[in-house]
Amino acid sequence: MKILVTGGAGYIGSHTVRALLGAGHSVVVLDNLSSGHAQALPEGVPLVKADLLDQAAVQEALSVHQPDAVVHFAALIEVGESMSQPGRYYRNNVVGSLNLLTAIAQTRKIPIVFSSTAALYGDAEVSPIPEDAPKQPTSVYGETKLMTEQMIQAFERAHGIRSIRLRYFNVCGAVPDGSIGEDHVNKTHLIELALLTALGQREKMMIYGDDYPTRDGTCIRDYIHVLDLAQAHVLAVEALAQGAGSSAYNVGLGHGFTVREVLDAVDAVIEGSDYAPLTRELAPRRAGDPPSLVADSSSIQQSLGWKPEYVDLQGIIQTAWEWHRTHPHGFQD
Ligand SMILES: NC(=O)c1ccc[n+]([C@@H]2O[C@H](COP(=O)([O-])OP(=O)(O)OC[C@H]3O[C@@H](n4cnc5c(N)ncnc54)[C@H](O)[C@@H]3O)[C@@H](O)[C@H]2O)c1
Ligand SMILES: O=c1ccn([C@@H]2O[C@H](COP(=O)(O)OP(=O)(O)O[C@H]3O[C@H](CO)[C@@H](O)[C@H](O)[C@H]3O)[C@@H](O)[C@H]2O)c(=O)[nH]1
Repeated sequence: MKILVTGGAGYIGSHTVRALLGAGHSVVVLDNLSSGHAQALPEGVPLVKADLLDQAAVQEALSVHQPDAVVHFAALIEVGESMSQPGRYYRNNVVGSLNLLTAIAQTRKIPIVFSSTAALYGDAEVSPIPEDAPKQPTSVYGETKLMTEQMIQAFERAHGIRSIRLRYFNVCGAVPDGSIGEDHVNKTHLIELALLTALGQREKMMIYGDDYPTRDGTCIRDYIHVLDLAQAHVLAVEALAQGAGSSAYNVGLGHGFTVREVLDAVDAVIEGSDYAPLTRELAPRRAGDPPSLVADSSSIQQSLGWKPEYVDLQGIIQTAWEWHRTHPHGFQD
């Protein structure tokens, strides 16, 4: 199959592009490079440098490349920033997705795999969280993803566009050979920041709040390796190609770690090297952060046969460390 990957030059997108190629598919990437890196793409993968807000450019990409399916990653992704810049988030994530859906509806009505998020669930009352838990996002970012899921379903009802919406929990890690990895323009993710702090690029790690109702007072998240997530996309695209109906699946490991436990795991990974343990400082809560997000992923395991290979947090962090240690300035190195 030929797959159009929006946001394919980004962190998860570039790992998924490799996984799709590895599964024998061909790929075209559409990305405005606002936070992605052309260097993250394997040689020979066509890159359409375009913005989803440019409806005509999106339509043209679909007409020229005639893909069989779309995997839609392109979005702004920061929970905290979405609270202070809501307009940017609604415009980029909701209007951008609307443009893509409109273009699909006007051309080939191909199926779509969408990057959704655990942030849909907000302050979840059950843990691990099943897909039918109430959707009550605590951030604008989460709202933009919920709105996009709703638009996708409306476009299915009106135009027959099938979808698999993958609700990722916290994505981390890198290909074990350290050749590509996480290099977000604004660094906000816990593990990326901790490893850059270990490399001496930041003085200390801030812990955003220790008064949450969790075992040590810091937020709990479910950390999933980017390669396991990439494999979920391959399975989803292939299922849709074989005629699968639309669904939404959580993608996570099913157990969560507190912020302090993650920082301990980072210290354990760097222990014995020339790098000092992390200096930690308590800071106020970050707006929009729910206390705990842990996935019930049994549905994707049963329906698509997905099975995560990276189940040990230190092992996952080790792969990210390999990338950051060998590329301390990301794709600039
Ligand atoms: N990283 C996580 O932990 C996580 C968790 C849940 C969901 N997600 C979702 O996964 C997707 C990918 O996240 P990521 O961590 O790889 O982020 P990323 O910033 O590395 O990738 C996003 C890509 O989309 C591109 N992009 C953004 N807006 C665009 C637009 N208007 N037009 C064209 N291209 C545009 C960027 O240049 C970038 O290459 C996002 O949709 C995000 O919401 C990420
Ligand atoms: O320097 C830091 C950075 C983060 N945190 C905390 O660590 C946890 C994880 O934060 P982060 O790595 O920024 O991820 P999330 O805010 O949980 O969001 C990620 O995970 C979501 C799914 O759960 C995705 O939807 C988002 O796109 C993605 O950014 C949160 O409790 C943060 O408050 C700190 O304490 N200090």
